Amino acid sequence: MSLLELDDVSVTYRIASGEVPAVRGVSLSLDAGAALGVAGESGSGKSTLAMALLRLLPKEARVGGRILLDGDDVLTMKWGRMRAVRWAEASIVFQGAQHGLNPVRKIGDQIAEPLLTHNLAKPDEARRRVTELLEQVGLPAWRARSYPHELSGGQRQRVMIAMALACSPRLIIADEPTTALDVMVQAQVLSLIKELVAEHGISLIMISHDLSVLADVCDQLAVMYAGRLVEHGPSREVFREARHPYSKALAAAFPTVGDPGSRMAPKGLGGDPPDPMQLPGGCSFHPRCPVAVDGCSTLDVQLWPAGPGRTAACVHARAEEEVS
Ligand SMILES: Nc1ncnc2c1ncn2[C@@H]1O[C@H](COP(=O)(O)OP(=O)(O)OP(=O)(O)O)[C@@H](O)[C@H]1O
Repeated sequence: MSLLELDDVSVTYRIASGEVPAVRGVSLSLDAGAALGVAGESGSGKSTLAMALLRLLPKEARVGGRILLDGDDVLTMKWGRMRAVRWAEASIVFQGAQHGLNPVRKIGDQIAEPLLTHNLAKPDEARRRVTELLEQVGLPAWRARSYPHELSGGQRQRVMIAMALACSPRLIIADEPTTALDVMVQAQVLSLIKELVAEHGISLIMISHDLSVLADVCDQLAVMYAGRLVEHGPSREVFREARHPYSKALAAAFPTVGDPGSRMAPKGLGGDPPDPMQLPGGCSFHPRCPVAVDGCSTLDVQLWPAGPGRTAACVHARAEEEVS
């Protein structure tokens, strides 16, 4: 059985001027020990989806569908159980999260906190575990006595990763974990995440707009556009030979795997993502699509098979698949 299964998940924010459909009918699954990358431009719904997984969305958000973690639906879980799931079974590392560390508390106390809060360790054991966790993320044990301002941005992000690992979760959700860091430090933190996931058999969902980073770290890639999944499949294949024109443009924007410094303008992709409150008819990507045909503005696009273990929501991908 999959560790995580998303079945037709939708998230709508209710705001004064109407409803914002941020995530629309996403279905995905993640096996234990596997790593899934979720890519897409700003506003495509990646963070909303990540927050929905642990019910961390603000109250104006309405979530539909099913999110099964080990067979248990997160969306209908009692709050007590939900609190235990957070940290202990699944934890999240946010974008720029290192800025969220408490400036007046020592690093070690902050790493120990989830262990103590969830009664997973006595104070002595928690101290030992902090030392172990600091070592795992490449920081010396004495750093437990430091305050956040004494660490660099990359070191603080390592602390956040140690916190996420503290309760030995089975799933880590990393939302743009390296965005706020400079290029060299990004590469170090990414290889740390890769190593930890492989060593401890933890499942990973990593979110980024950079397809090359995701292709390097993850086995599977899911590409989102305007709240929908538009392509899904083995990451290297999606990166090297995307079947959806939007994924192709994203891959062209970040052409080199493992080199977050190599950034180019998206090829053949002008304009901006649509306003979610005024989505175009048919395929939401058609106004920007370099290969759109007449039917794209009216057709009900779905994720169609696009090669072994692959799906893409594009008429061209479907046509190619039918020919082959
Ligand atoms: N609290 C909120 N109220 C209303 N709309 C929201 C709220 N949070 C997010 N949105 C909208 O939902 C859509 C998806 O946003 P989300 O932050 O999930 O995208 P994203 O792909 O993670 O973007 P980024 O990479 O910039 O974080 C956007 O149109 C955004 O404006």
